[in-house]
Amino acid sequence: MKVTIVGAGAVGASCAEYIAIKDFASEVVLLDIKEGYAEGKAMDLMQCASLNGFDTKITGVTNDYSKTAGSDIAVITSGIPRKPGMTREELIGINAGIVKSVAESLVAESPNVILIVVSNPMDTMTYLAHKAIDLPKNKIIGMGGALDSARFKYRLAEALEAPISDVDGMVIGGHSDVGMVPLTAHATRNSVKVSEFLSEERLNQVMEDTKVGGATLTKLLGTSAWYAPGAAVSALVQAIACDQKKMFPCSALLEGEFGLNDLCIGVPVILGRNGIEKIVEIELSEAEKTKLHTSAEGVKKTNGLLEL
Ligand SMILES: NC(=O)c1ccc[n+]([C@@H]2O[C@H](COP(=O)([O-])OP(=O)(O)OC[C@H]3O[C@@H](n4cnc5c(N)ncnc54)[C@H](O)[C@@H]3O)[C@@H](O)[C@H]2O)c1
Ligand SMILES: O=C(O)C[C@H](O)C(=O)O
Repeated sequence: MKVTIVGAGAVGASCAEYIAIKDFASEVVLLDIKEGYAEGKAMDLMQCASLNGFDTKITGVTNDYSKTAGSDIAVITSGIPRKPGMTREELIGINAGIVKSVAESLVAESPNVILIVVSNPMDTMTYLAHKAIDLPKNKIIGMGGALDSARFKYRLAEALEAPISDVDGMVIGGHSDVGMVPLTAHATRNSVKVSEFLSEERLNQVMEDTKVGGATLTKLLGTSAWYAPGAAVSALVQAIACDQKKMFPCSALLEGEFGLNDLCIGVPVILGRNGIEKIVEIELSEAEKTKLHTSAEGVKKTNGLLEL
């Protein structure tokens, strides 16, 4: 199993580290445009191998796509992250050009690759990848909801004063400060609805804290987060590589599902060796449907800024 990660920055390197620690891939190639940077990150990570007990071979290359040839899965984390006070959507001007050229270069070397798009604004970058390259729709996946759901569970556990392993929940919708739809009515503690333990007011607070999860960290760190993003990407890569058939909210190209068309947005999907093996059309309340459709309008507005 060969995995390429383009962008050896904070998220790309974190993702490579988690993939290596889980030891399911034979090879991870890190590629960056900055001379020597991916080589340095790969060497540093390889020097963790004997300490952390993994055999995954990590190599780094400077912009040489021939070294990515035959990749089973490729992750795009290249592009700029936001600074405090910015929205993800403001990154489109620089990141669209980067994501398009990276996606084209990857597919030229690995025509059967499964692509995971991470660069922001992620839903729009995933849509751009669908437009720019000729891969079946199940093979282009945007990562956002897995991360947002992890943050949702963190906030739920905090409110419930419970261990995170007791908590389950999912965030669908666009990966943006306003567009996320945390499904509070579906969230549970050991299969009991969290609304049995938390007031509506507290649940609303959990929802709002979840939606600004990325912005909160960006303010604290001066740049956007990388540990949980890296862990979330590695979970998707593992689900595909190991054919786990796990359900995650991912940004998928919709063609009528949830009443939405011609955009990529976060919805529950089953991930396995073929990428998105199924879009799971869960039952949503009228209020949740309205939120999802409002979120979709926001994503479409950002998509409208693309030069397609
Ligand atoms: N979808 C999500 O949930 C999520 C989570 C975290 C970060 N992100 C996004 O991921 C992106 C990366 O974030 P980061 O913190 O790792 O940034 P970073 O600046 O640490 O790393 C980005 C790397 O991309 C490289 N790069 C730029 N142009 C390139 C090109 N054409 N080819 C190859 N490499 C190139 C840079 O040299 C840099 O090393 C940002 O757009 C950020 O907003 C998304
Ligand atoms: O917040 C960001 O800009 C990065 C990423 O999308 C995140 O949610 O951490």
